[in-house]
Amino acid sequence: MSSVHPAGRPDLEVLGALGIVSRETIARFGIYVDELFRWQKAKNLVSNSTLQDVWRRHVIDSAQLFTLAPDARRWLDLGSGGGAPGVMLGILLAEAGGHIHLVEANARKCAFLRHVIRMTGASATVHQKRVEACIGDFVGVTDVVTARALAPLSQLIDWSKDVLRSGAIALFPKGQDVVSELTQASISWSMEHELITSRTDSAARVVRIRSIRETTP
Ligand SMILES: C[S@@+](CC[C@H](N)C(=O)[O-])C[C@H]1O[C@@H](n2cnc3c(N)ncnc32)[C@H](O)[C@@H]1O
Repeated sequence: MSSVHPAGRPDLEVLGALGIVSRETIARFGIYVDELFRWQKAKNLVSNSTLQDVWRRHVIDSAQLFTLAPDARRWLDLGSGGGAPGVMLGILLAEAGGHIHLVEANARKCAFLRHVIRMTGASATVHQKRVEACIGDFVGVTDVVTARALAPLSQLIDWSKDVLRSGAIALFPKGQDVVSELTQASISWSMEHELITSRTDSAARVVRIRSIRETTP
């Protein structure tokens, strides 16, 4: 289990409400939190302001995505940064018997991701690449694509369009601008989608996209 540090302790009640009760999984989340704190000092991986509330802002915010597609086993996370949501999903997939691919362009962040995957036993592979250079590799072999704080919705859909057309769903966490991002995206895309209220922020939504169709030639 994670040692006690400024991030506090895991909120077992919220994790339990998400169906996450495995002591081993929660211990692995704790290792992630400890390593994030350790690396953050030198590598500046995430915004410092999020660290005091790291369990809610990073761990639980990420883990909630798993509960939205619990049967999916082949995941892809774009712009993985400091590991949210990709590493937490990889920890959950280690127990569920699945795998996640993490695409991240920044070498320093990729080094952290590889380290923390080793430390936690997350079922995940890091690709130090730009999304636009490698997204084609994941067409037809992906059940769910995720991306948090990477780009506006229209850009995320444009990047992942072939993955979505090949049968994947998308889970894109979004903040207060979600409605305007949807309006912008709907100029080019007709989407079967729903907005799910975030378990960590009542103003935030997870956009779950089941299918897309181009509206412009
Ligand atoms: C704001 S951070 C978000 C990180 C993480 N998903 C989170 O929510 O904490 C965006 C990340 O995407 C990466 N990134 C931006 N554009 C990218 C691209 N075209 N291909 C791959 N990674 C990219 C950046 O290096 C950065 O780590």
